[in-house]
Amino acid sequence: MAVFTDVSEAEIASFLAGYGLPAPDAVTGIAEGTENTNYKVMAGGRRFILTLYEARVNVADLPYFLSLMDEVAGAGLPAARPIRTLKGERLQAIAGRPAALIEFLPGRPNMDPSPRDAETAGSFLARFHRTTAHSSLHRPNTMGMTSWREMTARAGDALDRFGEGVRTELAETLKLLARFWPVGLPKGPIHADLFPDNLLLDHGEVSGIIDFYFACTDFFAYDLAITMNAYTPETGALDLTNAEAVLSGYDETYKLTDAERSALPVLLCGSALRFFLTRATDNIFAPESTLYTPKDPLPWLRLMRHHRARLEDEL
Ligand SMILES: Nc1ncnc2c1ncn2[C@@H]1O[C@H](COP(=O)(O)OP(=O)(O)O)[C@@H](O)[C@H]1O
Ligand SMILES: N[C@@H](CCOP(=O)(O)O)C(=O)O
Repeated sequence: MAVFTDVSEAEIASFLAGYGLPAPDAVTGIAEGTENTNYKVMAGGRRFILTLYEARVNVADLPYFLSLMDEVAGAGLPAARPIRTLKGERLQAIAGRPAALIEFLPGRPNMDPSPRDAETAGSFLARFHRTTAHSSLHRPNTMGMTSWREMTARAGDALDRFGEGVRTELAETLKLLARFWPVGLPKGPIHADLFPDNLLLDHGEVSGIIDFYFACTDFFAYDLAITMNAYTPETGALDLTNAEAVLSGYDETYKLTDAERSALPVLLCGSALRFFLTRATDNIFAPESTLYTPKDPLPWLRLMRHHRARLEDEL
């Protein structure tokens, strides 16, 4: 569920007035998502997404995310644009939370993507990078290696609930990653969370890229590694067909350099560890009362093990 904060229609009406919009015709809470509260709002014959930023988003980062969405949309890619108020502001407050009104994009995510959809995602990610490579926006990756060490230390022995010796295995993997993590690869603003649920498709074509709230400056090839892993089915026998398809779609559109290609095994291993850790710590620390069900970390542990073995074979 992703309505963490309830908002009344009267509050929404007064919020919309700031945009010169009439009172809403309909407001629906959106179940999908894990970080923020989202409502679908119909007003004046148009559809919008009203996002209330919840505790895990750092308010100081919001101008970066909103500017990146604006820049990517301005370059002609289907990124959701933040709407400006009559005073030209993108960030407002509602029900005590920072909030933005976002353009509603058509299409639906495909949660069971075919290799063809994975190739489309890879090709789209390459176009995204070709656009953001020109951006001067900057935000450090707060979900990088330092945070992986911090999350591992904070979770401590509780990590072993995902398997005997997992805590030690992570510590060893972190050492390996630190030793072989690349330097000097092409970098710029990356999405950093391009999973199937964050790409809207309409008749097989990308109609929207959403959820920029992990975006940051990092290696483009790291973003590619995230999406290769994210398109790998989480259930059934390990099947890397979609990951290969993401890579081939990307490489056809934005030729990888030799250095980027040779760094992929370590980047794939790092990205698998990153999503294992965030899901594992969500499971460990989720308050009992929460209505939100944390995602399963185990598929990402399996991916991390696979990529680590491949990395070790290459050493
Ligand atoms: N601009 C948009 N246009 C259409 N639907 C959207 C848009 N933004 C979000 N959504 C819908 O809201 C859901 C949750 O949004 P998301 O940004 O992923 O939330 P969270 O930040 O909580 O993960 C998406 O799965 C999608 O259904
Ligand atoms: N994509 C991440 C979690 C972030 O969730 P999102 O709903 O904001 O994309 C994962 O699957 O672990």
